[in-house]
Amino acid sequence: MADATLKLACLNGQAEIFHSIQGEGVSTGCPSVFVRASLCNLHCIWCDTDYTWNWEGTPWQHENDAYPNYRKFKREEYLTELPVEDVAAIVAGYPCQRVILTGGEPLLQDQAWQALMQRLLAENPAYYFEVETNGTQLPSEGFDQLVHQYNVSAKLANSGNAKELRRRGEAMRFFARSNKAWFKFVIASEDDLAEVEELIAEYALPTDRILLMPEGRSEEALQQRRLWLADLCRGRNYRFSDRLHIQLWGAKRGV
Ligand SMILES: Nc1nc2[nH]cc(C(=O)O)c2c(=O)[nH]1
Ligand code: SF4
Ligand SMILES: [Mg+2]
Repeated sequence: MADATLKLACLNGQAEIFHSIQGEGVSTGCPSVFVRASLCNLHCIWCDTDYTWNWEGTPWQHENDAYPNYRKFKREEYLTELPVEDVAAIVAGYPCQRVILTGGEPLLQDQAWQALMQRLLAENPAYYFEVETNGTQLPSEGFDQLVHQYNVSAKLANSGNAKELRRRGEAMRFFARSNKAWFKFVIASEDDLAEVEELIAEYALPTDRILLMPEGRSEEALQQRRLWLADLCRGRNYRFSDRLHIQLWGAKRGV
């Protein structure tokens, strides 16, 4: 695995690796280093990292198509391939051992992440790895042994993906059984709750590890949804997740 490389999101020639505060899910507030993979097997219409997959020449639709200046992305500008040793050196340069593997869909690069995690753990066994995944990809055994936490954001109909793409039984059954998995659903309207409950029933998801998070790429959009969603969480006994990084820094990359 010595020559493993990671395909990462790229802006102005720099791989998207940054030190911030976890803004979503059960570890919200924890200082964390984020490593953002390029490539995704889904194409959510409200995706806030569309520069990891919405390439020129692809047919995918995005809510941003409504903006006259929105353009699909040039893959060669927005994807960079970096040796795992280089990624490890950048991550190890931050004084922080919580590392979030995100994307895009990080599990499309299972083997290379294993090499990265092994390298970091060899330097410091205190590393703690969280994975932000869309829940469609089955992790390998080797990957699973190295990971501490899965933040599984299974996509609902509101994402605009065909059901056969976004709902993969084998992967969901794996995460449902894993005691490292938390389930974070992106909620756009109250109607989405029926689908969440269908998923909980179908896969026997642990109800004490479910979070509902408002959909929104701006503070204004989040503000419109967080009050009714918080009420709904209280009523049905689910955890609420905000998007703290948007509240703090807005719709910016690298924070
Ligand atoms: N601060 C911060 N928290 C996050 N939690 C999940 C993120 C993601 O994009 O996967 C994210 C992100 O991009 N920034
Ligand atoms: S699964 Fe995540 S990265 Fe992929 S399109 Fe949806 S929101 Fe974006
Ligand atoms: Mg994000």
